[in-house]
Amino acid sequence: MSDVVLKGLRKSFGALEVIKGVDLHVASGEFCVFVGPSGCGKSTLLRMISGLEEQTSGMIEIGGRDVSRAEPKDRGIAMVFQSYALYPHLTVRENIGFGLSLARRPKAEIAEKVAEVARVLQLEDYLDRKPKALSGGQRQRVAIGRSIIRDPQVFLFDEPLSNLDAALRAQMRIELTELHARLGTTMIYVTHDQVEAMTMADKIVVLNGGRIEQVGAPMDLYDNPATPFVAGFIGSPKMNLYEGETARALGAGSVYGIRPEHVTLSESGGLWTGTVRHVERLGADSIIHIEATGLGPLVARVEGHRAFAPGQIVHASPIDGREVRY
Ligand SMILES: Nc1ncnc2c1ncn2[C@@H]1O[C@H](COP(=O)(O)OP(=O)(O)OP(=O)(O)O)[C@@H](O)[C@H]1O
Repeated sequence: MSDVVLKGLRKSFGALEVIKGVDLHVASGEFCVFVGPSGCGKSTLLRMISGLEEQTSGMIEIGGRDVSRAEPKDRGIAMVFQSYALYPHLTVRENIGFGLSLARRPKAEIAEKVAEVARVLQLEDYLDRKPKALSGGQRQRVAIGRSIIRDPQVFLFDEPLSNLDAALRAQMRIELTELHARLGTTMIYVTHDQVEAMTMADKIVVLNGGRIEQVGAPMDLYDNPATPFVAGFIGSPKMNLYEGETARALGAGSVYGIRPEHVTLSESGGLWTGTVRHVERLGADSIIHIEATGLGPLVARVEGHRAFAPGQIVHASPIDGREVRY
């Protein structure tokens, strides 16, 4: 059992409170992603779980044990950062086994565990190479290997993919998800990238200004964002959001939202009329940027072969039941 439970967790740096009371239960074996804009406190929260940062108040339990004041090494966690920090003069085999060598484990045990980790991470062909002869993704896997070998109860990842290019990030997202499925270990993963959160998480925790905005499965957050902040943060391209008089005219108290994929465009007879300003062709679909009368900027996502051009007059309507109102 390796649940992670946070109770009333707070953190101040001097007079500045950056974590303002966080309560959270990450279930054993769950892949939990902390997501939010820069400065919302994701890394600070993760560092408190790891023990690298001490909380100002509140409690942290890992595997049913109160670790609030425990040393990082005594928490049963392993942390993987965005910089790989591999030892350049050691081979992959030596890098992966480094922690066990340091702990003076028997050579046969180290060899056996390194072989197992290399198999799980598909690094068997690279064991005798030095880090400089590896791709970015392979180096990141070695860094993960160094953590796995210690058999942690919980993995903590702090933006581990942010130094990789887009194609490699996409590949590593799949690899990490598969690794999680194979190991079944609790993982907590910090990112500012909502695509990473949506694609990898069992549970997403959206943070904003040191507080939790919403916790839920990816499609729960997508379908039922609890706040305008979550509505605007989850989903790409972003949800169209309108405030004030515009929102009230559309039956909302303060904020009305509709996702680009839930806006239909037609030649005539829509709720809104507008002029196409810009067309982004992505292939399978296109993102149409419209200036709509009485509404303002409106973004619609349509099938890629549909012909739209800047200057064209279009009629747009929200798909019934897919709107959000606050
Ligand atoms: N050691 C520190 N001393 C003072 N303020 C700090 C310290 N560490 C973090 N902060 C502040 O705490 C807030 C949260 O920082 P944190 O690094 O947790 O944010 P984040 O959500 O991880 O952001 P990013 O995505 O940019 O890494 C920020 O306003 C930051 O400036």
